[in-house]
Amino acid sequence: MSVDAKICGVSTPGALAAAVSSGARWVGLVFFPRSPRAVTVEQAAALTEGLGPQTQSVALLVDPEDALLEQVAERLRPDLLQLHGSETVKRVAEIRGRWGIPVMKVIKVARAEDLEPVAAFEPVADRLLFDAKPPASLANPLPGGNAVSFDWRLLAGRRWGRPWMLSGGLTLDNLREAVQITAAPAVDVSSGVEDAPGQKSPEKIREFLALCHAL
Ligand SMILES: O=C(O)c1ccccc1NCC(=O)[C@H](O)[C@H](O)COP(=O)(O)O
Repeated sequence: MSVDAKICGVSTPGALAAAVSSGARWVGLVFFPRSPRAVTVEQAAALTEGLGPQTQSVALLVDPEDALLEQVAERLRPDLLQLHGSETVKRVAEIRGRWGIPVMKVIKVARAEDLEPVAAFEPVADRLLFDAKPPASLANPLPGGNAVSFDWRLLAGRRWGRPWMLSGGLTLDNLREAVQITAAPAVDVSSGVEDAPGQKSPEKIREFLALCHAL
């Protein structure tokens, strides 16, 4: 078995090259100014210019306003929009309909109840991403990319009506267990392939992707 992987928070040509050459299915560009991984639309467009068909670009947005969506859609034209905020079902449907770009809605999980909204999002989202809910214990946490995992047993044996991926604190050391428990067909990683917040390690990216393909 092998799992598809998304390397999120790519902001340098070196990290992008490592992800692409090692078989990442997706690379994520973070459009959230407070993030140490943030890029501008222009930077993202330059970075992903030569991306071939094997690796798709994902624009990560948090409760985006129309003006930003317009810029991202026109200048970057990503393969997927990752909605990582508190977007409602109505807003997800609106974004998908207006910009005609597939949408991946993030479901932030800490407890079983956090999975209840999935049924409402399934009809309007093309994909789901299950990520850890930012812990209240962290001072000023980001909406994602906090290197925190959730209890993977909450997903064990569950089936979803849309393609999906798992994220939240995944590393080379816990990836196998996370996939065994959840049967995730795809995974998403950011902090786990960094040397420090925002500093992607090409070596860690290569190792992580090699394990994804060897599972
Ligand atoms: O990475 C960020 O800085 C970020 C900022 C705002 C919203 C989401 C963000 N990241 C999300 C991700 O990178 C991934 O989708 C996922 O949460 C995995 O993160 P990590 O736990 O760091 O592997």
